[in-house]
Amino acid sequence: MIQQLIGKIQKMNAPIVVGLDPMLEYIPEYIKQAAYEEKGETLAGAAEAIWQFNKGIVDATYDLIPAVKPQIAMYEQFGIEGLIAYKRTVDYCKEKGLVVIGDIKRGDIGSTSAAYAVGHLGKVKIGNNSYYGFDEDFATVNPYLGSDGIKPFIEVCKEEKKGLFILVKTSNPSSGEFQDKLVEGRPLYELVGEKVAEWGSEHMSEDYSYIGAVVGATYPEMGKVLRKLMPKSYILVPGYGAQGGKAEDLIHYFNKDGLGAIVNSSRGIIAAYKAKGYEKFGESAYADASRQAVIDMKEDIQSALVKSGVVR
Ligand SMILES: O=C(O)c1cc(=O)[nH]c(=O)n1[C@@H]1O[C@H](COP(=O)(O)O)[C@@H](O)[C@H]1O
Repeated sequence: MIQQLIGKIQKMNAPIVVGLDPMLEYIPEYIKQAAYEEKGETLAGAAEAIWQFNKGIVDATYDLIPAVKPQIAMYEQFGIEGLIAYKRTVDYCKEKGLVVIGDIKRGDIGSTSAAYAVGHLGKVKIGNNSYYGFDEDFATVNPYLGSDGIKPFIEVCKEEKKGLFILVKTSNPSSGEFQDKLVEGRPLYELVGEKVAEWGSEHMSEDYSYIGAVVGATYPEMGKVLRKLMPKSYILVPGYGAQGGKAEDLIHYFNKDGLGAIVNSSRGIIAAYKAKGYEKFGESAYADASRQAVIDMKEDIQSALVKSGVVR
């Protein structure tokens, strides 16, 4: 799957991911009203609204982007109905040819991680049959529990030809509380990055590993160090746009081959119609505003990469 992701990034010349984090406050009133009329102001009504909203964005952007990243919490808050909307979104994006990164941030003791891995990336066995559960292409994973919490995910990825993005240095303001703590004189995120590089080197697919990392756009100096520590790992970079990450910060996350990083924007794309500069679209053309925001993001990153000499 990492090869498919890289192939799509190259073909579309777009190292970007659209984050499908559909909070109700971003959904146009007319979509919510129609969903509530059909299913009431209920969990099912909310789930219908987020599905319709997502479909609009995917239809308007799928020809420009290699991948999407649905964030499962935004669906889980609506219980089972929300999870059904998550699964509908995953399936629809795959039908449209998009690579789906399930932002599930799981990780537990080995046996529990194995169940998460089976449910999201692999197949569960029931008698003589086996079934895919959510069937995303990649998943985000939390490494706090150590190797035995990660290995079951790697095993399933190996079998299914899927991939992981392991949290190394997150984009949020408090990420340093634990991640930057010095351990034997070195920040913890560097030690985690080295471990990701080690797991990655054991699980290669041509030039890159299918074991990647998450490093936030909001810490570019750390990103620079981590890029060097994990040369074969793809880096998923959240934090561009709504969290303040700038295109010029992102150049550090790429390798000299112009590859190695894929940048996420969620609110900056899906709620573009509410943002400054996109007023002309209005609520009814929210999906066109998202399309324009994808084009703008792509140009912004491309021009920073060209300026810095990473790509020509
Ligand atoms: O794993 C992630 O995707 C992630 C890691 C991280 O360090 N920071 C981070 O913001 N994210 C996710 O990336 C998305 C960022 O959303 P926006 O800030 O709206 O672009 C959310 O889905 C976050 O959960």
